[in-house]
Amino acid sequence: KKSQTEDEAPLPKGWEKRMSRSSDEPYYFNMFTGKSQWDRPTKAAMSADSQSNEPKEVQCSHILVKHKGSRRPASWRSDDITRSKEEAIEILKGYQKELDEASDMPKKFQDIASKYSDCSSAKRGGDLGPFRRGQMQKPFEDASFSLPVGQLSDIIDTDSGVHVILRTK
Ligand SMILES: Cn1nc(-c2ccccc2)cc1C(=O)N[C@H](Cc1nc2ccccc2[nH]1)C(=O)O
Repeated sequence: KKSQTEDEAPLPKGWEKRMSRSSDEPYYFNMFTGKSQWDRPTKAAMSADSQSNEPKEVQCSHILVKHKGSRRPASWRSDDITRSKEEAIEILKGYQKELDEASDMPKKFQDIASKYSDCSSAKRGGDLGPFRRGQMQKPFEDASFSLPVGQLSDIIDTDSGVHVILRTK
């Protein structure tokens, strides 16, 4: 039986070949994501420029406008939120306009979040603190991890309502 290691082509960058103890079969460990797979990888675990890979954690603030279809249609502002999703989106669009016109956008964001966000993070100007993947609802997480620092998201839709996100770290 040919010894695998000598004659095989080298693995793509960021992968390690390991032996499964249970099935005595080789598997491949992605040293960047920590995930394993049976199939031999064909592309590098890191993207071309290792710096462009996303950070382990980000910090964001957000403005949440809940609506009657929200998972919990209540907040510190109102014990019964009855607005429609369309109305909620129109309200957020109004905030987006104010933010686009603001000379100090982060300050304006904090003002609006603290007065109007339906998330309890309103008391911290919308700041959610640092978080990693796997902690927030997926649409929110994906938007947060794709935002450059200092940038505002589009309107993001989650089970909680509709949000605008500001990446701060
Ligand atoms: C995720 N999270 N962090 C806080 C928070 C953070 C800092 C200080 C106080 C509250 C509140 C929440 C939270 O889930 N709030 C929910 C609303 C909500 N739903 C979210 C979904 C994704 C991200 C943030 C979200 N906030 C609520 O108040 O009904």
